[in-house]
Amino acid sequence: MRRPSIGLQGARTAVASGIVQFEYVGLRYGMGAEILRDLNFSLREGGFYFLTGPSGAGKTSLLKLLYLAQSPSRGAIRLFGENVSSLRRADLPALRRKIGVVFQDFRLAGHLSAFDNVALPLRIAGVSESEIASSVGEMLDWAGLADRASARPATLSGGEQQRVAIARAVIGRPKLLVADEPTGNVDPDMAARLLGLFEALNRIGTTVVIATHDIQLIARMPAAEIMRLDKGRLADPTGMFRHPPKRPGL
Ligand SMILES: Nc1ncnc2c1ncn2[C@@H]1O[C@H](COP(=O)(O)OP(=O)(O)OP(=O)(O)O)[C@@H](O)[C@H]1O
Repeated sequence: MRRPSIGLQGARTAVASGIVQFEYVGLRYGMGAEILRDLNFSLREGGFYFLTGPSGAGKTSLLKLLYLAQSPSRGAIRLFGENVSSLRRADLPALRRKIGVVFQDFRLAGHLSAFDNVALPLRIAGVSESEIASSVGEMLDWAGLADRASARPATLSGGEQQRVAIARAVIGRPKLLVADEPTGNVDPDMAARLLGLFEALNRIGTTVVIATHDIQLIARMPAAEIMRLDKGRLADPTGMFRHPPKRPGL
């Protein structure tokens, strides 16, 4: 089976600059206690990161901050060099288009076929239908979904829906890929195959952040950096993440 062209072109274009920067970021929902606290880190453009930690540690919440579905209660977040809290509402869609997201609950469009779900980001970007036909076909083939192209999400298994969600997130070659437990519903062989897709995307410069409990998946990528969340804080035993020398304003 041919690998999607995503992984075959282009050398690694990573630049050692911060594509994501968090400074003293905290998050609370409503009037509740802070569930994320004092997050200070910087993600390298072209880096590959796993986000781990026990259930309830705040992984999904941190990812939501990354893909702009949630605003921090305090602190500053810079994405692609822009301070997200000072962005105008009108600027958000363009920023969001640079981010591919694999949601834990897939969030596929129920009225669209698998093919049309995967094609969505390309259609929004104005790609020609002939190009869409070939790249979506290739991607579905790679994900083992060639014979499910015309199926609606409700008729797909959980693992098939997850693969459609991943294909949709990677097809537009986002600058940042954020995936929440992307291999939770597939067998180890398919998990390895999907990881290969994330690696291919990473090789052409995409920064990848994957939240997962899957130790085997992490073990397959020894070069990846690990971010561990515990009770809303990032453990940083190796010192690999930058900590600003002092609090802003002090
Ligand atoms: N929309 C919300 N409103 C209120 N509290 C929330 C909301 N979303 C998450 N929480 C709470 O925030 C905390 C962190 O949840 P989050 O889903 O980010 O953790 P997680 O590490 O992703 O967990 P899991 O591994 O089980 O998916 C939990 O205590 C959760 O109950």
